[in-house]
Parts: sequence; structure tokens; C-alpha cells
Amino acid sequence: MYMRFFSRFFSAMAGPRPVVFSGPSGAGKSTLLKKLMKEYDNVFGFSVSHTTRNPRPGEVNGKDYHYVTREEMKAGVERGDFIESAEFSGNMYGTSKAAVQKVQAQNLICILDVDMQGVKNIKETDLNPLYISIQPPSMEVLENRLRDRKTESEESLQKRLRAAKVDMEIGKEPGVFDVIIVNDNLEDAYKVLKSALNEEIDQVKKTNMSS
Ligand SMILES: Nc1ncnc2c1ncn2[C@@H]1O[C@H](COP(=O)(O)OP(=O)(O)OP(=O)(O)O)[C@@H](O)[C@H]1O
Ligand SMILES: Nc1nc2c(ncn2[C@@H]2O[C@H](COP(=O)(O)O)[C@@H](O)[C@H]2O)c(=O)[nH]1
Repeated sequence: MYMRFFSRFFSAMAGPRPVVFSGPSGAGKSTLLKKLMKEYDNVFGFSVSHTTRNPRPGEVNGKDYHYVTREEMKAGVERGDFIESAEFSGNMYGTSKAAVQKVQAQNLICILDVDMQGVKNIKETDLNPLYISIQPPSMEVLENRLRDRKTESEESLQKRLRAAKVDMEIGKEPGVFDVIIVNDNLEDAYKVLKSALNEEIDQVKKTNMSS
């Protein structure tokens, strides 16, 4: 596992700098984010995306995603409700302005979980987040994790693996991500993630305690 650091925190904007997580489907983004939010629920807030995919068992509407029809999603995009939106593995996904504002209004670090198109599109906005890439140790491990998760049809799994190959190549290009974490052993990866966000966590704790 290794980590690269190109920049540090607190942007010129008011409030804590958002953090964008990306990386191939199955790399372990949600697993790491859920751990982080459980440990620091008063520091981080999750930007709940919209998606046209069906909820998985255990997922909750409004918490994991806002589940919408393609028509609803397209109408929202046309109205300008979204900071970014993308088509991934046969479904639409997008980050609404309202989702980010809701977290920022609470003075929490806004966490976004987006695919590589989302990363590219967010780079065109003035959100100015820290970009963290979560990578699997290998394609073989990634495939096993996705299969073991049992959430995908064979067709969807193959689409996700194809997207993963492309994402992993783009992710290696210099300057795309500020921090790259290889999620091999979960506890090790979590430690690296926490240390990458250490200063922000302390800063938000201090600010929120004194307000
Ligand atoms: N370090 C790890 N070791 C073993 N299994 C892991 C590890 N990290 C995550 N997993 C498992 O791998 C699977 C994929 O993880 P997760 O759903 O968090 O990935 P993801 O990157 O959020 O995927 P997606 O982008 O599709 O939402 C899950 O079943 C999770 O329990
Ligand atoms: N561009 C965006 N990508 C998003 C958003 N929310 C999630 N995602 C990415 O989609 C894939 C698949 O997610 P899954 O929950 O169906 O497994 C994954 O890479 C997410 O990062 C979003 O709002 N915008």
C-alpha cells in the first residue's frame, strides 16, 4: 500500500474542503467511507447521490442514494439541479447541488463517492475538493470482491471490470488524484485514509466545538 500527497487542506472557501472518493467499483470505497463516517459522524457528511439503478438489499432510499427513474434524473439534469452526472454500467448517477449544500450547511466535510467521469466533471467546477483514489491490489482481487459481493449480474460485472481497467489507467496519470490508497488489508488502508485526513478531522472538530 502506498499513498501520494500533492496538496494539503482547507481551501479558500468558507468551511471544510470536500473530499471526493473514486476508484473502480468493488475497490472498497463504500466500506472505507462507512467506517470513517461511523467513527467521525460529527466530522463528515455524505453527499447522497441520485441514481437510476435499483436499490440493493439493505440500501435505504435517501441514505445510500436517492433512487429515481431515468425520466426524473434527466429532468433534474436539465433543470440544472446537478453539479455533475454520469452514465455508469447502464445506469445514471449524479451529485445534486442540494446534496452537497446540505452537508456544507452543517459545517461538515462533504464526502462524495463518484466514478472517473464524476472526477473529471467536478474538476471543471469550483468545488475544489481533495481527490482520493481507492485502488484494489489487483484486477483478480477486484473481480473476486465484486463476485463475492453478489450484487451484480454477469453482464453488469463485466461492464464494471471493463470500466475498472480504464479507471485504473487514468488514475495513474499524474495530477488526477491527491492521494492514492491501495485497499489490500482493510485495517491498513483505513489507517492510511485516516492519516491522510488527520488535519481536516482535527480542524473540523476544533471549529465545531467552539461554535
Ligand atoms: N480490504 C478488503 N478486503 C477484503 N474485502 C474487502 C475489502 N474492502 C472491501 N471489501 C469487500 O469488497 C466488496 C466491495 O467493496 P465496496 O462495496 O466497499 O466497494 P466500492 O468501491 O464501494 O464499490 P462500488 O463502487 O461498486 O460501490 C464488499 O463486499 C466489501 O465487503
Ligand atoms: N459520477 C458519479 N458517480 C457516482 C455517483 N454516485 C456513485 N457513483 C459511482 O457509481 C459507481 C457505481 O456505484 P454502485 O453504487 O452502483 O456500485 C461507483 O464507481 C460510484 O463511485 C455520482 O453521484 N456521480
